[in-house]
Amino acid sequence: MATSRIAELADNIATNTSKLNGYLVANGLPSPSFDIDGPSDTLVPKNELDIEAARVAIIDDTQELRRLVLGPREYLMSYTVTITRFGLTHAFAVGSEASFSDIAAASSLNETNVQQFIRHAIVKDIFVEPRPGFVAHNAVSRLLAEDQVIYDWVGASTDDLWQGAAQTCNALEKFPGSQESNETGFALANQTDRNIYEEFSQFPSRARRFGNAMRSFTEGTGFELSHVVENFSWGEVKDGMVVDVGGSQGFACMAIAHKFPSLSFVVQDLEAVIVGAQEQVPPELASRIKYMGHDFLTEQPIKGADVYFFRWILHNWSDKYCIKILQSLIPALKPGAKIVLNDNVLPKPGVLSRWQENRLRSMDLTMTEIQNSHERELGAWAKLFKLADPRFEFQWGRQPAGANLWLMVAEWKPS
Ligand SMILES: C[S@@+](CC[C@H](N)C(=O)[O-])C[C@H]1O[C@@H](n2cnc3c(N)ncnc32)[C@H](O)[C@@H]1O
Repeated sequence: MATSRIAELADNIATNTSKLNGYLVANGLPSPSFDIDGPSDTLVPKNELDIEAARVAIIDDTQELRRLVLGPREYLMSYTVTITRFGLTHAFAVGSEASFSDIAAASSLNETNVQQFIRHAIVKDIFVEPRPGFVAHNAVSRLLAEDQVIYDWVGASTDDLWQGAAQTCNALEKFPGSQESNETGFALANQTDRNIYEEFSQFPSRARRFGNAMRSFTEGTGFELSHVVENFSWGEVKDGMVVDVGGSQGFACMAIAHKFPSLSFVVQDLEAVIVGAQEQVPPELASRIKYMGHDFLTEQPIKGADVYFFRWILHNWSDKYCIKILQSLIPALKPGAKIVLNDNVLPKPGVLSRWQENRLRSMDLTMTEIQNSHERELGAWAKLFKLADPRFEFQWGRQPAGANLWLMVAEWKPS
């Protein structure tokens, strides 16, 4: 007996699958399969209305079950609709109802476009239409209306990343084999010869939105900073210095600093990214976390630190530039200095669930779209260090239980 919507959906899916399967077996038709010789289309004849209805219900119910099990936040991060550009989620209050014309009056779209966008969103479980012509928030649209970070994720995905994705095949034709971060789909979409970070530095509001989109990862399941805090021996660094290279607003350092009160930190990023960051540091950490504008493609100015930490940096860069970034550290490195990476590691095909692998394979393509980079398997990470300089000793890489990102450690061993 179903006790909740997800149990009800599971029952419906089982019942309808059994109905569909029974029909196929009774009529000597093959079972759906993606094997090489499997049927290329559904085998249910169009006049079998009852069986066709069962098939359609399976499609609907499996989609709804997937969304419910993901929950509003992960759902929005797994699949987005163009819902943020015109502020539709902010056009009326949570808990109220609004007509399409009310929403049009509060946005720059006309009523027809509002209705198109919103009814399309409703079939994706964003908003509801409790009575004909009137719209209300559901949990998904409410999250967009109330959570600026997830709103910025959807905005950056659709207005920045999707635009780049659409131009990526054109970029690959125009710049075959390029490792340059400014010869990408993103660069073509923006008609610029700057890379994504240089481009955003010209547009503070886009930079802020992209920064927030990155934060939505930090706040998502599997990206908790506790994995970084708990899975490297920060305590052994004692009262040493950690440089967070490309550390954005310094969220990772703040998490580490809370647990390890003897460590001090320098967070480096592009000037535009760290504006105002020092003021955001909680007062109890402010004396130990400092910010510095620095381009990591140039020589590292902080000499003799114990750890140079790169969280989600090198996956943004092609091998040519990763090597350059690592080599830029060398003049600053003391013997025994650790290079700690917290980044994606590609699995071998088929090891993870399809859902998990799909996220990584999608990220892999996104890296190409925006920076001509790509994700790497563990061996490729180790090789990068070797190519940068044989005095880097790649020591280990592991994925903490429940974490999406791996920790990888190399040590500078000049002799
Ligand atoms: C994917 S974000 C990761 C941020 C942060 N480490 C984290 O884990 O949230 C990449 C960061 O690299 C910074 N960045 C890009 N190009 C840079 C450069 N040439 N020098 C320094 N920082 C750079 C960006 O501003 C951004 O903050």
